[in-house]
Amino acid sequence: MTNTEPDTARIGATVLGYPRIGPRRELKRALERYWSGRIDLAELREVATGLRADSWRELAAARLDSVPSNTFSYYDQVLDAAVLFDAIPDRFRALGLSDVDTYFAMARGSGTAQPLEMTKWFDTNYHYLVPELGPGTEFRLVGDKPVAEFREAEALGVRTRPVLVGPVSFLLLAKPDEFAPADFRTLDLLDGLVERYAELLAQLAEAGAEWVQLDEPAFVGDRTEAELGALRRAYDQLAELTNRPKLVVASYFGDLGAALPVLADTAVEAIAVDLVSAPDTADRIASLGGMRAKTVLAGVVDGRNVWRTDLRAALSKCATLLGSVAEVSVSTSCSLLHVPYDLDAETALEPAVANRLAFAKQKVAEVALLADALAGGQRDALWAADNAMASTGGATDERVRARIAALRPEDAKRVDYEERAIAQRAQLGLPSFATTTIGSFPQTAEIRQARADLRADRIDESEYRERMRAEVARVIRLQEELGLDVLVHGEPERNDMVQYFAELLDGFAATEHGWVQSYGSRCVRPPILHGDVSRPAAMTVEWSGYAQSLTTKPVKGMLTGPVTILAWSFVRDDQPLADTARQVALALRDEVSDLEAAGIGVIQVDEPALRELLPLRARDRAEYLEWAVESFRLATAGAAEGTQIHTHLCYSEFGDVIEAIDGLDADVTTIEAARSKMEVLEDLRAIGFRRGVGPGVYDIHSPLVPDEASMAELLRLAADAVPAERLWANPDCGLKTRGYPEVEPALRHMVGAAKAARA
Ligand SMILES: CN1c2c(nc(N)[nH]c2=O)NC[C@@H]1CNc1ccc(C(=O)N[C@@H](CCC(=O)N[C@@H](CCC(=O)N[C@@H](CCC(=O)O)C(=O)O)C(=O)O)C(=O)O)cc1
Ligand SMILES: N[C@@H](CCS)C(=O)O
Ligand SMILES: [Zn+2]
Repeated sequence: MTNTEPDTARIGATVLGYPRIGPRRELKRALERYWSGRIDLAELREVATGLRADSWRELAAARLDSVPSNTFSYYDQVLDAAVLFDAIPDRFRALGLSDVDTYFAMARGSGTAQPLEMTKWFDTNYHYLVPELGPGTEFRLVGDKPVAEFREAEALGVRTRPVLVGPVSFLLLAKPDEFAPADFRTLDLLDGLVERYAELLAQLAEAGAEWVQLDEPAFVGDRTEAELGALRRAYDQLAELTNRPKLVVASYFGDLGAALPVLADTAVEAIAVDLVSAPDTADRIASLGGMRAKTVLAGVVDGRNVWRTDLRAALSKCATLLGSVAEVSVSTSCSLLHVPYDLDAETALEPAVANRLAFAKQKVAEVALLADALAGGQRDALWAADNAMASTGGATDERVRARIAALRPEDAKRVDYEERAIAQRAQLGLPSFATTTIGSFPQTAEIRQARADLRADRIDESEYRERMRAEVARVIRLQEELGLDVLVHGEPERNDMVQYFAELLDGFAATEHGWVQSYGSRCVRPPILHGDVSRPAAMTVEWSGYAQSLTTKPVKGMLTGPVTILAWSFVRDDQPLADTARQVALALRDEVSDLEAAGIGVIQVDEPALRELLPLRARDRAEYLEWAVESFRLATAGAAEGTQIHTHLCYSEFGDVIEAIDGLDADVTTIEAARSKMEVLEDLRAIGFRRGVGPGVYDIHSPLVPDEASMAELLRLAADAVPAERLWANPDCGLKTRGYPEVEPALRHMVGAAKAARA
């Protein structure tokens, strides 16, 4: 990682990682074809090899002096590390599958072998697979993926820097397996794992690798002394090896805190720091003697948002490091996995918005430009690029600003729950263990095809709406036949629960090709929130109103909450998130009011990402939770007391935010619980939660159809923690990723289980 020789420090240019799903989601399509038996392994491998080659060539051509490798994955980089070191639970070995199919079985499940748990990658919308480890886990270096990919790049003439999850973060991201004793800690396995990393480093050195990057993002969160000690021990041991490449320890998504001096005192050659989320780290580095002989990968280009970099500010940040370290390598704040490939592929963005954006390819160019300028080279090009930015801020809408300025505390407050509960009982008359679903029904091939046909002008808007109405009618009939108590319209018209709203709100832009991997082959196209947000017209009333016209049972209106809309969008960074959240909340508040006017008496506002945005450090959490809760309440508190407000949470463990969930003041909270056997109820009981609760009894992430008895048992467990009249029976989450052959019997069993529980 070195090129020009300036006065004080050497200068380099790199990125911490690159997208891998393919500029046109080629890997997604190949994976899904392989899984369904439509292509064989050789064809899948060919797609993967092509994507890797394209990325390496592109990065080398962009004048990065260090190009990462092993950032490709067929599914997930944490799963890759588990398989590389043979941490394969017995239930997958017992399947007797080939290596690659064992890998996919761990990711997706096979037969009765449940897949590894999937959870959020820090505070992003990417999901990783959680390795399962126990005292009996014996790590062995059984794979050669990092070495093979290094050699593959060498053959193309690109010298790369293999990237792996570091040993300490790997263990901290893993969980004890089901057989582990209560006092087992995954970190107990550190020494054995470090020995295997040492073997791998020797192999990579042998293959010619000069640098290896080990990612330790777990250290941007609060860590105990023991965990910091483990970090010290691991890197002292690895640095001591004689036969190894130079080591970069990479951090991202926050500041290293107490881990920075620990790493500075080890003999690793380089540390990557995120100067976007933790700009003060540059000054801390200057004060640490241990950094003088090291390379710093200065993460000044935001790797997880889509705004162009303020190049002058980034250059000056890098310049502050020049006197204090041996080499400054200009870099991204994190892997570019979290942004789309290429802004140039977008043809429909307004120039005023497009001019402010940079996707992965453009960010690589920014890194190279900054490195040149830092080395005393082409500053003219840098200033020109900086001046070309059309504006630095989002468009303002004075009406939105005035409305926010006029808000009063009472706008976020409803009358007491007890009063509301009486009004709602009178209005809805629901039984205990009332049955409902979370909103979406299966997004069938026909639904997606209709949307694709509309985009391609094969059908017009009215034909599309007709097809969606027919689907709503079908879903209503099905729910009536199943005997559910509170119905939904099924969300067929939504491409995605955030994108759908973004496309209807002012202040957002949608991309055509801006896909980002969410997990495995699943992608999302996060909208771009670029200006003040407002609602030009009602967004959901037509669909919910139509559904309600077909039945005498209550139909639940369905909205996505402000925090989740922010979490799953690329959000303007020129004002505090709290201010943007308030704007989104007001748009939703108007939608709630329009739904009520259309006769909808139950309205769900989903906040599955409430936990995801929780800051990684405890010191920042109270402030976040305050605005997160306030924005939800602002969205919902305009509702009449007889209107039952539901919220839904999933994709996380909610223990850390249980009081905030209480603070949302929703009348009913449906929450993921089936896989954790209702653990969340204990948390709710501990804080004296007194409103309605629907702990999920049907794990929709599994293709298995739960039987009536198992769901009745979960409801019985729930009734130990919450009085039956406040309990609901519902699935863990929406049904959009499932098929009708599973959903119909599962819901039938769920309704049966609720009836049994009532009896
Ligand atoms: C609840 N989850 C969500 C998260 N983030 C979101 N923004 N949205 C979420 O729902 N984060 C946490 C979890 C993550 N879970 C998932 C689950 C499933 C998916 C998923 O299935 N993604 C789809 C894309 C969905 C979509 O946008 N569909 C559009 C476009 C469909 C499409 O690809 N069309 C083709 C042409 C038609 C065809 O051949 O099917 C095309 O454009 O080329 C739509 O329905 O209109 C996926 O395919 O990966 C994501 C996250
Ligand atoms: N209403 C949404 C929530 C998913 S978290 C759905 O049912 O898909
Ligand atoms: Zn959900």
